[in-house]
Amino acid sequence: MSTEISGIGGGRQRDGAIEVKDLNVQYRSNGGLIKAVDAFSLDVAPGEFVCLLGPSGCGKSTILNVMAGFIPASSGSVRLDGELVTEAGQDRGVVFQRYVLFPWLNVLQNVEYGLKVRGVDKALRQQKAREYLHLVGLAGFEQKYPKELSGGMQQRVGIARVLVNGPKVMLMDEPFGALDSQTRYMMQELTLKVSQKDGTTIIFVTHDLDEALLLGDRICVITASPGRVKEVITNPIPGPRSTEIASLPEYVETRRRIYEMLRDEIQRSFAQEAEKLGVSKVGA
Ligand SMILES: Nc1ncnc2c1ncn2[C@@H]1O[C@H](COP(=O)(O)OP(=O)(O)OP(=O)(O)O)[C@@H](O)[C@H]1O
Repeated sequence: MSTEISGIGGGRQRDGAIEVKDLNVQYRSNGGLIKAVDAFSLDVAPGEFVCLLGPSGCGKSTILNVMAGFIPASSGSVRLDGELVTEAGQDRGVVFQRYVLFPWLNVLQNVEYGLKVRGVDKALRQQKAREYLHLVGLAGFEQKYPKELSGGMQQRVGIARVLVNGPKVMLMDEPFGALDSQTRYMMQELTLKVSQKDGTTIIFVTHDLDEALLLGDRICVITASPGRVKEVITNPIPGPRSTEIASLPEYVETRRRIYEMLRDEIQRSFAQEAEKLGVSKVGA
């Protein structure tokens, strides 16, 4: 008899197609409306790894939050496997820059928590939790408490905790932004491993051009606020990738192209900030 249950890591159906169509998001602020996302459209295939790259404040987190079902679209739509996303669901796992673990639960209990809530048998949920802790390099840490772990380790527990639920899609919002560069590199490798292992669709928000080129099958460059698609670039280097790709000529050329796009948008974003502050010229 199979021990796999649909919706538990490794036991889910392989899909996870995302269709974002004409997405507009406005926030209400100080009695006015802020347009954060403007007619944003993007199709992501099951198992694809797509990075969202753009200047600060361009709407990356907003787009991710609509995909997660945390905030509503003002107009337009996000669909997951054809179903309109209107609320958060088990089919999507979200990882933020700082993952908040339950401090009163040990590592194993933190990871198995979601399965426990869903009524999964103790032996199976612990087996799955151990499997994912092993995947993120934390076998042997099951009985430790979050406060005993470094930031990078806590983030790995957070990722295991999301993965064990077998989401079709992982939504990652600058998940390694707070980590030192070595831990960050390990986490990037781990993320690639995860996406390959389960064929999970990953949407990954980053500021970092090299991170985007290492991880993304495609890179969606977003304009300065309000966020629109500037260009979607297919990574010229097929996976599996490692940091060694940085010396390849096609990497250098694509990096240069994206950098130029990004620089224009960052300059626009600086100009917008200056205008908001009533400064006539950036640097004046
Ligand atoms: N809850 C909110 N209420 C009002 N305005 C908001 C809210 N959340 C975001 N915004 C505004 O919406 C715009 C997009 O913000 P968002 O956080 O999505 O951008 P981002 O690209 O993820 O930024 P960063 O890279 O700095 O994290 C910004 O102008 C931001 O100030």
